[in-house]
Amino acid sequence: MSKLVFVTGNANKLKEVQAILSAGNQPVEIDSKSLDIDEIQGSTQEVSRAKCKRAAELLDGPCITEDTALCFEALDGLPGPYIKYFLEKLGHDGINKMLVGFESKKAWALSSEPILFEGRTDGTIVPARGAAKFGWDPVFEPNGTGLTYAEMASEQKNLISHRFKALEKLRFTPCGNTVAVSKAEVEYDNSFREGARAWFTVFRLFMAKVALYVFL
Ligand SMILES: O=c1[nH]c(=O)c2ncn([C@@H]3O[C@H](COP(=O)(O)OP(=O)(O)OP(=O)(O)O)[C@@H](O)[C@H]3O)c2[nH]1
Ligand SMILES: [Mg+2]
Repeated sequence: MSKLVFVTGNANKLKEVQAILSAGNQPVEIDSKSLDIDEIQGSTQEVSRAKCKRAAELLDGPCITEDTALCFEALDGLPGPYIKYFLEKLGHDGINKMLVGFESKKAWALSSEPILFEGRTDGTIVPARGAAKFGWDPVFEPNGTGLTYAEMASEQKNLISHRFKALEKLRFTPCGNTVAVSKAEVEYDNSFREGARAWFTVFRLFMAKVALYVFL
């Protein structure tokens, strides 16, 4: 059976996805492919779907991609999928400064992959703590942990992270060429303001190169 191909240019993501999927009762093996894919402007879901579709076209086969958003409650969900560029320009301190003057520092990290699997972890934006090895890990403190992602051992982060939650859904999803539309998106819309979140969208190309989005 062929392995699932995960397309990403981000070594940290790849490491976490491999660690999460290779663990547990039903390990999933993945191959990785680093491709430079232009990301469109749009909502996290739109960015994620377009990224996966493009990756599948470039590979000429099935693959998964992930798009991550870090959303601030005070900014009505922004920066969302644009967090990468905010982080590059502003750094951790700048991200904290963006929320000066706002009462709410709440945020959610959201990860999307085509099939769309969503994992959400709520937390708070805090001054940076922990090693600055991966993006905004030092400024995101998941609720109830007292630690930022960056202060956690990778095993701890990988048990509570937005990415873990989305990949757990992927792990237990049977592959098949059926399109299922479920209430996941509705739940997402309804809960959009509640916290930080990450989506994974997994895009699969099925028989006859027909591209199907499967929302689970
Ligand atoms: O501290 C972090 N903890 C995480 O758990 C995490 N997951 C993603 N990110 C960062 O958020 C932006 C999303 O951009 P993104 O989803 O387009 O990723 P990317 O462009 O780096 O890779 P890819 O698109 O090739 O997969 C990028 O700056 C990523 O580095 C994280 N930062
Ligand atoms: Mg990207």
